Amino acid sequence: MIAFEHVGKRYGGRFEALADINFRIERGEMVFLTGHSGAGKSSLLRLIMRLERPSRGRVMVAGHDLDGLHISQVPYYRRQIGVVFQDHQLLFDRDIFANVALPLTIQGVEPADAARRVRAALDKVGLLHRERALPIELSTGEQQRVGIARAVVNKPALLLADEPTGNLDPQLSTDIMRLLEDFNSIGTTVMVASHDLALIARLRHRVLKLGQGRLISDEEAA
Ligand SMILES: Nc1ncnc2c1ncn2[C@@H]1O[C@H](COP(=O)(O)OP(=O)(O)OP(=O)(O)O)[C@@H](O)[C@H]1O
Repeated sequence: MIAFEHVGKRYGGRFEALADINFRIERGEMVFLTGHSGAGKSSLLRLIMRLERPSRGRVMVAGHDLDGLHISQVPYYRRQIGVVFQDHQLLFDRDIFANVALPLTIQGVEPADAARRVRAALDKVGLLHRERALPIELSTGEQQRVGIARAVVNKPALLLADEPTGNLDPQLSTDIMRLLEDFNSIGTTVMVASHDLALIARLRHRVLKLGQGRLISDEEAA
């Protein structure tokens, strides 16, 4: 599903955020990406999303060599990827339904079809009964679940999460990770960047660890 071959990323032609990164993630895997602050986790996820391009090496995702992807193909490529952010990036002037519908609205999905898919996504994260609420009316954990519903509404083959539990207490963090595991169990490939080592240890998935921009370990689940 994902292959990095000798990938390096320099910013501003000088600073090396990632160096000689090599790994493969198979379809259907769930993998944690960890490492200290500034180790390069977000940079690696941005390469997969094709928000950045590597300075060296090759990034392959779902059969695409991202370097060969024409700019006009990038939006179609990104539809295969759902992204969950730490601060969830919800639109606070729109209700939960409209927030989750956003990717479908942008793609011009027919409203009745979109509504069915939004409700299915909200149901999966346990928030169907809150579809008319505004984000401000929800707790932080619920807001993050809306972020996850929005990320999966397109049924992406790949789900990326960048510190999805950064602002949550341990119980809510576990709940969010379990939800990501649920999507993994139905076949979605999941990659989660997190520095919550205690949580990562409890959940037993493969762990890629970055240090100073290098892949310093790649350990299968215990
Ligand atoms: N657009 C950019 N321009 C210049 N330097 C950048 C840019 N993005 C990231 N960096 C630098 O690259 C390094 C890796 O950053 P990155 O955000 O990938 O790390 P991270 O592991 O996600 O860190 P954190 O856990 O703090 O988010 C850092 O030193 C950062 O300052």
